[in-house]
Amino acid sequence: MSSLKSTVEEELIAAIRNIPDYPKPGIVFRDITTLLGNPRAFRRAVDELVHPYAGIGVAKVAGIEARGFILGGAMAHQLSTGFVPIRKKGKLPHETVRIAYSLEYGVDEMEMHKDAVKPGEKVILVDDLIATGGTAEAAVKLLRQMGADIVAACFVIDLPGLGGRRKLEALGVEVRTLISFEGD
Ligand SMILES: O=P(O)(O)OC[C@H]1O[C@H](OP(=O)(O)OP(=O)(O)O)[C@H](O)[C@@H]1O
Ligand SMILES: Nc1ncnc2[nH]cnc12
Repeated sequence: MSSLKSTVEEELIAAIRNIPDYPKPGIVFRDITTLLGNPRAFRRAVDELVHPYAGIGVAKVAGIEARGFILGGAMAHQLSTGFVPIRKKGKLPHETVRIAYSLEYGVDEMEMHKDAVKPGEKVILVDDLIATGGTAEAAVKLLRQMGADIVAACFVIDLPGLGGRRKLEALGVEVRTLISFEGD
């Protein structure tokens, strides 16, 4: 790992706030609101997330509610692509595809609009964090159901102990993460 890379990682780790026992006892919540509120760290994170994907014909960035919207909107702007919201159930007004999923501390359902991606379009998926990978796996399935070509799934934070990266890689998805917290 180069010293430049480790500086970026250190900066991002320092910008994240760790909240023990939220939302449930035993979970250390990795809170990126402090990173988003730090102009330098926010720009660094978005620059790092987008840099492999400039100029390769990406059509859409798909962001997972809620924090994936913030990162994904900035990435889409920087890459000059469209943005696709993947939302918790019941929030999107037009025809949707829906899927149930489980995550580190519960179960839920997510949706996207059926016309949000065209078959064959190159899409980057983004969220703030991958833990068990249940959320991102469901998003991958929705996008593929609509014919998206998923170039990569990107996250600021990996919790490698929870196996999410392996889950996505088993689906043939390239995974890119900026920092990881071992032992979560
Ligand atoms: O890899 P997983 O185990 O699926 O967990 C990761 C998901 O958990 C968090 O969102 P959360 O479900 O807490 O929803 P929120 O964005 O509405 O707070 C995070 O932003 C990811 O979307
Ligand atoms: N530990 C954690 N911190 C923040 N978001 C999460 N989503 C799932 N696990 C999480």
